[in-house]
Amino acid sequence: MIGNSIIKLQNVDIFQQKHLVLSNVDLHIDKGDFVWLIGQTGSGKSSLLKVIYGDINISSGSGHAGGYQLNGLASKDVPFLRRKLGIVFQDFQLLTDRTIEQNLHFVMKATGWTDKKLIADKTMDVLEKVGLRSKVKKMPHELSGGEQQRVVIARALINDPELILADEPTGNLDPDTSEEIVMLLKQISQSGTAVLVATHDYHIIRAFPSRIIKCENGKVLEDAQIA
Ligand SMILES: Nc1ncnc2c1ncn2[C@@H]1O[C@H](COP(=O)(O)OP(=O)(O)OP(=O)(O)O)[C@@H](O)[C@H]1O
Repeated sequence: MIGNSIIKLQNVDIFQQKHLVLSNVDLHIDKGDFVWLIGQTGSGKSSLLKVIYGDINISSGSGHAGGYQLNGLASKDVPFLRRKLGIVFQDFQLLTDRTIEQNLHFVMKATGWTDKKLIADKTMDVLEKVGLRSKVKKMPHELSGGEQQRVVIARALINDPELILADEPTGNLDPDTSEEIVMLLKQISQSGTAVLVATHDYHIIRAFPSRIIKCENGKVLEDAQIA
């Protein structure tokens, strides 16, 4: 971390293959910020997230995320960058044939956790944070959609990330459950983890007003408004 800065992009051009998706991107996200990311389909939201989690390289301007320099980020460093980030994406769901506990242990083992007591304590700690301690032995299909999303958030909290990236975290949820999930993400940001949420759900943005950035016409606009 550089000061309180979790993400700092300056004058970055973002390409998908040879196609320039976003140009001259300036973005600054600090510890504890909660930021909405909006924009039409194809406007570049996923591309911006991919730069932040090291899936797209940048070759112009300068970028930092979670203490890692994004320019020339070596592929061997990408897993370490990702441990500083908690990722809550729709295509990164729970393993359906394992219990909640086993889902969390799977990620811990993959990210270098070995001590059984620490693993057990952290499992209960992250489940406590999302209000699901009692579900530790359940299978994903025994949980509601909102509860499953809470487990995904618990999993994202395992390595005490500096930043949570969430892509359409309420996409499959009813309005009340969506509000509960966003309330949880807001609480997480208030405890110091920055949270960046890409969404098309203007209802939820109205319910939880916060800073909005928008991908539009090849740019990232600050202080955007919703209609
Ligand atoms: N792998 C790829 N190769 C080439 N072009 C791509 C690739 N992925 C995305 N693009 C293009 O980059 C542009 C931005 O796509 P991106 O997925 O970032 O948009 P988005 O705002 O996240 O859209 P959505 O809301 O539908 O998820 C689009 O024109 C898209 O066609």
